[in-house]
Amino acid sequence: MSTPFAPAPFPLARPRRLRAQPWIRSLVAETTLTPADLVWPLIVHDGEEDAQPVPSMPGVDRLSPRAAAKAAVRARDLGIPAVALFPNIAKTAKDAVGTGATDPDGLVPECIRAIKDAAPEVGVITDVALDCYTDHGHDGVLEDRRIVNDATLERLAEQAFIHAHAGADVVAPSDMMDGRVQAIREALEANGFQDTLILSYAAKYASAFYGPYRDAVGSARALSGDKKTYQMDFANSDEALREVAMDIAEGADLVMVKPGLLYLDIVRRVSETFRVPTLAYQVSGEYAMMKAAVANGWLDEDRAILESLTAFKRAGCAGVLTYFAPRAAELLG
Ligand SMILES: NCC(=O)CCC(=O)O
Ligand SMILES: [Mg+2]
Repeated sequence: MSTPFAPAPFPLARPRRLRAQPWIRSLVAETTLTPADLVWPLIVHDGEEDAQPVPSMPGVDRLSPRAAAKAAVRARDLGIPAVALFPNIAKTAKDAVGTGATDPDGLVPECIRAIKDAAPEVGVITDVALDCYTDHGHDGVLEDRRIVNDATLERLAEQAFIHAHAGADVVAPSDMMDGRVQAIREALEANGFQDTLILSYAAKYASAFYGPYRDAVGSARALSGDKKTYQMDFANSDEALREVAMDIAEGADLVMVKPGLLYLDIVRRVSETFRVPTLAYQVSGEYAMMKAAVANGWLDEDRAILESLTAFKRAGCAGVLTYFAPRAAELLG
């Protein structure tokens, strides 16, 4: 990516010539953003309403399975290749081990089936983690105030199998337990789901920017303590390469860096080092931050959306999970 020679001096070189008109800017653009680069995260719930607004994420609703199916049809019509499901589970259905995560008739399997009925050509990505189902809000099994790694793996493998069985195209472990990609890959192989993709949240950082999402899925108030014993320290970058290397070796097809904009240096290192499809997640806090500035008249929403998403592509992303997906696709369509 480095320039192999020094540019000619002024006035022979006048870089502004390449920026003078829209046609030339478009001809020489190094990065393109299309709806095909986007994944639309959908928050789903088993509440009464088809669409229940999330206060900290203006423009995002918790959707019923029926409404999620409609959203998938909209995704298809907009050229968005895939949706990613995140469940808001009723508080009364949560427990210490996240029993609901492995219910074959649970909310997520129901949504997968509804989406596959309505828009079978849209890829369905599911979140493999226990945090939406546990009464303590952690991604793993909690024993003596510790998140127990290996006992969690069995739960995650079963959860992934249930999603694949319901029709998920991609299972995406976001829990950051060690060894979970291998456990999930083995469970899929053993059960005839060798073609199910694994998108590993390989470099997921313990971040303040997940706040609004935890409101959206209802795990904010549940969460006791923080997730620093399993999600990564934001001071680290080499560690992300080790995490990604392990997950590829364990059978991940795609890897994710999360959050997004603050971590594009990690995206760049991961995509250049491994050359595997690398996605990033423009998370709820990034979305909320931009929406709040827009609401105050401080940012132009459409321009900010396209600039931020193009930055992910420029850094090396194959695709971006973003709550702005439908608006971005409309703008690009
Ligand atoms: N496992 C999914 C998330 O943690 C989503 C984060 C966000 O949008 O803030
Ligand atoms: Mg790992």
